[in-house]
Formats: sequence, C-alpha cells, structure tokens
Amino acid sequence: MPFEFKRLEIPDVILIKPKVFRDERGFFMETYKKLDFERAGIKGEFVQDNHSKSNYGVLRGLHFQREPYAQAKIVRAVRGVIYDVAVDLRRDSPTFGRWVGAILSEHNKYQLYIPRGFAHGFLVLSDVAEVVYKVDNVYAPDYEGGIIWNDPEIGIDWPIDEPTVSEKDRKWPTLREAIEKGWTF
Ligand SMILES: Cc1cn([C@H]2C[C@H](O)[C@@H](COP(=O)(O)OP(=O)(O)O[C@H]3O[C@@H](C)C(=O)[C@@H](O)[C@H]3O)O2)c(=O)[nH]c1=O
Repeated sequence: MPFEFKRLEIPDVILIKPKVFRDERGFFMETYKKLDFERAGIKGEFVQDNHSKSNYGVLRGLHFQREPYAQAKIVRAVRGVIYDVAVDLRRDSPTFGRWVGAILSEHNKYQLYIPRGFAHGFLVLSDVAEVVYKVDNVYAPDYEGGIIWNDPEIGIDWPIDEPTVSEKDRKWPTLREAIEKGWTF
C-alpha cells in the first residue's frame, strides 16, 4: 500500500503518510488513489483542487461551507511548513467543539483528511508555504462560514501568538456565538 493512514484523536480526521520513492533524480510519490483512500474511509468524490500561497505567520481559517455545500478536504503543503487544524462542528459528535492539529510540510509530505462537518484552518511556519487541497464539493461563496481562529473555548494551541489574519477572518464569531445565531454547520 503506497499510503499509511493514521486516525487522530478525533478518529474521523486521518493523517495520510505517502510512500516516497527517492533516487538520484529526486522523488516520486502517489498523492491520491481513490480506491486506497476509500478503503481507509475517505469516501468523497473530490471535484475541485485548490492552491494557495502564504507568507510566514499567515493564518487562514477557521473555514467551512454550510450544507448543502459542505466540503471534505485533503490538505497538503507542497512548499514550506504549516500547522493544519480541524475543529469538529458536528453537533451529535462526542468530540463536538474539539480540535486536532498536525504539521504538514514539503519535507514530511503528510496530508490531512478533514471530513465534512469540520472547520479548517492553517498557520504558516516557514518563510513561505504553498498549500494544495482537494475538496469534495464546489466553492459556494454564499454558503461560507467561519469560526474565529482564537476562540478561547475551542483553545487551539497555535504555535505563533500573533498571526497575520485577513479582515474577513478577524470577524468570524466564536463557536458559542455562532450557535446562538442559529448557525448550522
Ligand atoms: C476558497 C475559494 C476562494 N475563491 C476566491 C474567493 C476570494 O476572492 C479569494 C480568496 O478567498 P479566501 O480569502 O476565502 O481564501 P482562503 O482564506 O484561503 O480560504 C480557504 O481557507 C482554507 C483554510 C480552507 O479550508 C478553504 O476551504 C478556504 O476556505 O479566492 C475561489 O474562487 N474559490 C474557492 O474555492
């Protein structure tokens, strides 16, 4: 099997470690294989690929799309190093409101699978990072949602205290405020 799949503390979030073939030319690896991923529990049909570049200290998140445009994501860093985080927003989940994080880098080549029903964000720990991710539903700006990155009740242990956050991302509510507004995830 060209991949190792490791379920994290929130077991529906899966860390994917590829088999990397190195030789004098460089390396080769498979990054996605529908059948192997499905056997590991990653069942979506991935219909869109995204690529972003960010500088050191940039934090993007915490984002999700509301139903019927919820998205599962498979995230990797093709350049640089990021701390990638998933927050469980599934109201009926025993881990509702909890988070998990993993370092994804051009060096470890790990990917993180984040199911639908989660908020996602990442923080750049290298000078520059380029992040590539597959999503299993199309972009739907009218269905965008977010939770503030430093929600004290979620308590994500971000490795940088004062990240650079977009104006839009500074305005998201806390999870508690989002629930009070009647948001569904
Ligand atoms: C996400 C997205 C954005 N865009 C456009 C909208 C906007 O003009 C520009 C930048 O969008 P944003 O500021 O939302 O980009 P960004 O902050 O990078 O948003 C992303 O953050 C990470 C953490 C995720 O999990 C993604 O799902 C997505 O929400 O790109 C698309 O055309 N398609 C897309 O799928």
